[in-house]
Amino acid sequence: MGLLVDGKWHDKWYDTESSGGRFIRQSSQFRNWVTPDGSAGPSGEGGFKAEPNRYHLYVSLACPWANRTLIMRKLKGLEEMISISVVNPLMAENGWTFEPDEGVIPDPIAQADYLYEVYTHVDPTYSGRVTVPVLYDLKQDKIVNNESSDIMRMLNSAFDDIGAKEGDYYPEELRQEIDEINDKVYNTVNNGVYKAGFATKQEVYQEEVTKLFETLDELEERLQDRRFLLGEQLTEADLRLFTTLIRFDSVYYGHFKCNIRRITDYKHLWRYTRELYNWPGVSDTINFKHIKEHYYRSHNTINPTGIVPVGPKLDFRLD
Ligand SMILES: N[C@@H](CCC(=O)N[C@@H](CS)C(=O)NCC(=O)O)C(=O)O
Repeated sequence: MGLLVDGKWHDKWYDTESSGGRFIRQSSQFRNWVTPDGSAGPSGEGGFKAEPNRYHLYVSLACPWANRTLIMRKLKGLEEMISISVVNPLMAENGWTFEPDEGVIPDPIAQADYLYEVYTHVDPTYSGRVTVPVLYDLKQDKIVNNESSDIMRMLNSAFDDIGAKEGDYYPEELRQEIDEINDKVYNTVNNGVYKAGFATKQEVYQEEVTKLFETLDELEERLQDRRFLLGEQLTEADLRLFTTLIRFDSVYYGHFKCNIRRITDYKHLWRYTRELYNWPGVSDTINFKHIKEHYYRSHNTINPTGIVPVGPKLDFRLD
């Protein structure tokens, strides 16, 4: 675990000392957009036209943020058009690596051993954390974007004229409601589990875990009479919530101490999780071995022995 400072790798755990025991996530730095005609998107610069075989996606199968982009790539049928690399689940002193192992797909660009080399390849003086997902432009040798919520949106629509599958997961008329849900789910659930899990002060942990379960209780109520968060239609808000829910009982409940209730204890949230897991293509993007190995083995301040628990046994079948 570490970060780049002026292009040099430093092995360093998150600093919670200076923030009163709180984990504060850094903002992503590459924020350009792939668009149908190469014009600039909502942020960053232009020059990234949607073309087949031009873009490459770096992911970890463990990571909930990367998982969102993989699901969108799958739902939009972009597997042939956008290639991927998969990092090793263990994130240790060199951060994410391409150390060969089951499910790892090496880096075709710089034949990198470490993901940070991909960052320094495009910016030799990069300073910041080296995160997945990363969307890479093979034509210009540039990182387009390393923010999962942006990448999801580009995959949702930028490739529509060149053969992406039908389906709009961020429809115009639902945007306001989707944005509101995303905001709450991001702060208290997606990032909430990390804020609870990485807290180094009791009161911070308690505060975060309380907020997390308040939102889960609200979502349970919301899903009482709705199939998905916005009703009958599957949207990006569901995909964003799902990648946290699917990891919850296996990792966040134990490893991050988010253990007031399990997802399986919630009637509607559990039905919803199973329904999304069984949505065509989604389960292909889920790898519990990578998920469990990553968290339990990489965070040695939380789990010093690195022992990976055997359970829980989950049954995702729909009744
Ligand atoms: N805001 C980013 C967050 C991505 C992120 O934090 N990914 C984690 C893996 S789950 C990572 O690569 N962490 C490495 C680090 O923080 O050094 C996004 O949504 O794309």
